Amino acid sequence: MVSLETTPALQLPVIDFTSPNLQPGTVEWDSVRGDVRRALEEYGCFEALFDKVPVELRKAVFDVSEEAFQLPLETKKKVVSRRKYRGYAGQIPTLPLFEVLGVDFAENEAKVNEFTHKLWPQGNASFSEAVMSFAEKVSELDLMTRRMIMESFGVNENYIEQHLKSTKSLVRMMKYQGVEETEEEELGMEAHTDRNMLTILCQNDVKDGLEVRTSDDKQWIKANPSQDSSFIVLGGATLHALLNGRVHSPYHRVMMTGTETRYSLGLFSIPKAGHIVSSPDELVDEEHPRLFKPFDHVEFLQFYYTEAGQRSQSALKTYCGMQK
Ligand SMILES: O=C(O)CCC(=O)C(=O)O
Ligand SMILES: [Fe+2]
Repeated sequence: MVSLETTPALQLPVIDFTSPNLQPGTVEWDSVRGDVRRALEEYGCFEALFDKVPVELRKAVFDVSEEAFQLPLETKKKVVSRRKYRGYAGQIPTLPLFEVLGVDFAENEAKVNEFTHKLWPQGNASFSEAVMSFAEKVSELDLMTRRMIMESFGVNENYIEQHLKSTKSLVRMMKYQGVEETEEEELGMEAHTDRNMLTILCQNDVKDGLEVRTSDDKQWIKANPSQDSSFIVLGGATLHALLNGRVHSPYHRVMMTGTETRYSLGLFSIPKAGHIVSSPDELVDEEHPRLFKPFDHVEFLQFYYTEAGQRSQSALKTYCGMQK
């Protein structure tokens, strides 16, 4: 007889950040902090319920992102960057469904306006404003998460303060063309780990697509947000290194199924150039020897794009791992 039993699909932990009293030192804070620690240790990822981004703002950013992707290719190419996925990228032979526009230094009005003016020489205030407000609001979740995970390991306040000031924000807008009805599933974005500190993602009405690999590498978890106020928070390789390997940085990918176009938005916190990423002493002891030499993130990225960096299973380990 065929067994009808199926293993229930794995789900990401869901963590509620909507308590009005979520301030350091409160009971609510300590409880969420424990959840964040467990989720980042086990999955390197969680779904956050976070209501500080008004529905209108979410809609406004998706609207301006659609507007930007509709510009002629010639115009979009004006913001092509040397760096992968900052500026414009698309028509990638291995990822034909995918296009991206990345606005670097999204907290800096002059830089955002400069980007906007390249796309719309006559200006487009709605675009700049939407990108900046989105970055500002979502950064609150990024900063809370990073403060919580560091506090949970007993890192001193001075280090935490310095650390939180050491990053800048990149807002990335992504578009994935829907697939033909005859196709079953197509790759939208290849499996990868992020190289930054923390990534916070949300998507439009097409909720499915993002998949996160379990830390034992055995399964893909569908990271479909359960609510409109949800964001998916992912630990990057730099957070993994900074916390001396104590949190996971998961592989993730996008698989496209339906015919509808999927848009997603990401806020990436990235160490500023010249800032040295070095694990705090509180995370290093006999049981947890230092795993990475202190490194400059910009120099690491330069290595990452070399042939050796691209070939490497863990570019960060090859670049600055203590044990080779
Ligand atoms: O579009 C998504 O949901 C995933 C994007 C992603 O993984 C990335 O930009 O690094
Ligand atoms: Fe990613």
